[in-house]
Formats: sequence, C-alpha cells, structure tokens
Amino acid sequence: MQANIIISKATKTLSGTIQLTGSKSECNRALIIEALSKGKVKVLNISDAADAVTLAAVLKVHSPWSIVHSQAVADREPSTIDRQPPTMDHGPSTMDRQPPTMDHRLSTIDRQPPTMDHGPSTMDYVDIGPAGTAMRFLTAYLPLLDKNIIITGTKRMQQRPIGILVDAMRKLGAKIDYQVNEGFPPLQIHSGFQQKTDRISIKGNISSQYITALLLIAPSLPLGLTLEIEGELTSKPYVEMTLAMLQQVGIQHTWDDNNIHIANQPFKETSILVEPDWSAASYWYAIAALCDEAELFLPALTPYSLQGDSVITEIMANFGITSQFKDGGVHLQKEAKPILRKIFDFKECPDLAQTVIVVCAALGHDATFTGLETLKIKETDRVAALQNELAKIGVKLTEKGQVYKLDCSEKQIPEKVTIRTYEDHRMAMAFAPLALVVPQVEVEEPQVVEKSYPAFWSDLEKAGFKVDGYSIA
Ligand SMILES: O=C(O)C1=C[C@@H](OP(=O)(O)O)[C@@H](O)[C@H](O)C1
Ligand SMILES: C=C(OP(=O)(O)O)C(=O)O
Repeated sequence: MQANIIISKATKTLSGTIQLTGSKSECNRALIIEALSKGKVKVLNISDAADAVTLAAVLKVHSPWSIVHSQAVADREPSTIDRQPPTMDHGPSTMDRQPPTMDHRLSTIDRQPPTMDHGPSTMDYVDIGPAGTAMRFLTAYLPLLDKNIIITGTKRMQQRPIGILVDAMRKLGAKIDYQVNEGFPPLQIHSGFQQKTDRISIKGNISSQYITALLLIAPSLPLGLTLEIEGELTSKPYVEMTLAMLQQVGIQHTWDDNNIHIANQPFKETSILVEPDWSAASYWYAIAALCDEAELFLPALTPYSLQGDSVITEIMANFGITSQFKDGGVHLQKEAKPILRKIFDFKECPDLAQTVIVVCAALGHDATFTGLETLKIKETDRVAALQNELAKIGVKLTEKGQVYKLDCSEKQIPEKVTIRTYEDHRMAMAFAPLALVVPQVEVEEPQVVEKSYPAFWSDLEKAGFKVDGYSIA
C-alpha cells in the first residue's frame, strides 16, 4: 500500500501542456474488436490505464487466434502460464496478471478465493481486478472462445451486478455459472457456446456496458444479433461510441426505436486510433475552473470525439472555461464570469459527476444534480462517497428521490482536509483540485488513479502543484 499524499498549490494559476493517455473506454472496445477480428484490426495509442493494460494482457492469452496454440499446450501438459489451481489464492500470478505497478495492490488483500469446486483442471483463470468494462466485455467475449474460464475481480467487482448480461448470454447460448453469489462475479464460463437465438431483450437502465458487450460480439455471432433495449437507456453516448467504433472497422448496424441490429459480418483490415481520455481531461477543466488564471493545452483532443465526456467543454463553459480547438488539440482558458447554471444532468456522462460536483462545492455554488442513479454501482457507491467527503468542508449533498441538492451554506475551509478514495480513481482525481481552495489536501490510497490515469500525480507536479509523498511505484 502506498502512503497518503499531500497536495498543495501556492498560486491559483495554471499554464502549460498536458499530454493525456488514451481513453480507457475507446481502448477497451478497440482491444476486444482487435481480438475478434483476429488481428485484422490494429489498435494504435493503447491507453496506459491499468484497466486497459489488464484487458490487453488477458486478450494476449485468450484470443481466437491463440486458441490453437493454447489448446496444443493444454494437450501436452497442464500449463503453468495462465492456469491456476482453483483453490489457490489470487495473489501474484503470472501471465494473465497485470504488471506490479498496476492497481491490484489495493485489492489483493480483500479478494476472495473461489470457494466452489471449479471442475476439471482445464479451467483457466482470469482476474481483471477493478476493471468494470473489462469484466462486462469479457463476459460476452470469453464464451465465444470455447474454453473453460473463471473470471473474477476485486471484492468490489464481486458486488457489481452482472446478472442482466449473464442472462442475455445464457439466452444466446453461453454456459455460465455463478461461483459465489447469483448475479455477481466470479463467473465460471464453460466451453460449448452454440447460438440459440438472434434476438435478445435487455434492460437499458442499469449499465450500458452490458449492451456494449453484446454489440461488440454481435458481428462475430453466426446469426448476428438484434438487441431490444427495454426501458430507458442510461449512458447512451457509450453505446453510440461502440457503434461508431464498429462502423470504423466496417461493421454496419441499424438502430430503429429500441432495436439495434448487427448482422454477422467481417471486419475490414484497418486500425483504430485511440483518442486521449476526455474523462481525464475533465480534471484539468476542474482545476482551471478553480484557478484565477488558466491557459492549458491538451494535445490530440478533438471536438468530434466519440467520447460523451467531451461534453465537459459545454459544462465548464458555465464556469468560465473556454475551449478552443486548434494546433491539434484543445486550448483551455479561464475567463472571469459569473456562474449561471444551477442544474446539471449526468445520465449521459456519469463519470463527470464527481468532477463537477466537487467544483460546485469548492466554489460554494449551490446546484441541483440528476442522473446519478448508476453511481451507486460503480467503483464505490459514489453518491455516499461524495456525501462523506464533501461533509469535511461543510457541504451537504442531499438526495430527494432522484434529485440531488448541493447546499454550500455552511461551507468552511479548513487548513487541511483528508480525502478517502474508496478504491475509486475518480474520488482521488475529482477531489485533488480542491487544493486550489484548501491549503492542504491529503489523499488516501493515491495509487487508485492508475485505473484510468496513472500519470495523474506527476502531471499535477508538472502543472505546478506540490505533491508530497508521491513516488512512482
Ligand atoms: O462503456 C464504457 O466504457 C463505460 C460506460 C459507463 O458505465 P455505465 O454504462 O455502467 O454507466 C461509464 O461509467 C464507464 O466508466 C465506462
Ligand atoms: C465506472 C468506471 O469504470 P468501470 O465501470 O469500467 O470500472 C469509471 O471509470 O468511472
């Protein structure tokens, strides 16, 4: 475990250039597409995000074109590379683990070993740590490989629901069992997938990741797939991102009302260039919003991004931040201007909620927030985490039905505040900008940022923040 860090900033000014790593969301989609295309599609600018590094490592071993190879190895002798006896602890392992600098340090302590018998010794074992998209995408992808695989993750991952996707995969013809609790990882995926239907109906209001997972495998299914989305669709831009990326690699779709159809079809030979991460950019917008003067350049971000979180440019315009796309990136500039907007909806951009709510709190700007329903099942219960940590500066976030109100009337600025991060990268990164308002911000378990933005603390240093106690692992 890494020591806490203490962040401070002597002046409320920001300038320079920050090169952000690739989008975790784009990269994870691209990696699955690359695997299913059997290498016809290549991924460029692979993200440094630990979640993407983990997924890439898993796919290196478990991909359609590695089956022949791994099967040949399995025929000779049980492999020690990517196999583990089922009763073993999930501690440091070999091939299918991410490098030690990644985010597994937090979770190895409280990870539960599988308790049930895993059947024959040909069971492979995949541990994706805290990576939600990787867990969901692999749950759709792995059954197609005709292998027996257990997939698990951190203790928190074992509390993040996956029943809707497992039900859909079972209807499609996958053989999947729950190892511990119905509806949650770890999952035991069995070989022998045979497509039973080309039509699935799926709830849209819990996580769009289930829908993306199914859409990514759709062109590789012998019968193709029509997905009927039941009820409202949350995080819609992420589904649009999936379809746009599939289109880039030659996969056509139709989307009429609630039905998305993708026929079985080949991938074209091409490459996918992963754009920098707009969710990561949001922390720089937050920092700029809390500065008196700010001029920052973020290279390679575009106004026509596939990432819904690029809407941060519009949101932050309310806080006086202008975004100018030129020189192959975006220039942020702070203009003194009163904040007018009082209502923010995060249904289409849930990962921006913490960023914006902390900015409002830091500025003492009372506001109303909607679209926070899915925050409770992410890396932590983000609503509860926000409520606890904002209370440390006297700010209240109260829930009335699905509407949340921020009350800054009793806001107080202590000399120092210590922020818990709850194994959530976005708690650490959303609260770091508070150092422009509170003289010292101490952040617990700062290594959580590795999940999506490993260079976050060193980038803060580059931008003139003092980050005490930070060391590159
Ligand atoms: O598909 C994706 O890449 C993501 C979808 C969103 O999840 P939900 O669809 O569960 O809201 C988002 O919060 C997550 O960080 C990434
Ligand atoms: C919710 C997130 O990620 P995931 O669901 O992929 O773990 C996130 O990055 O904010």
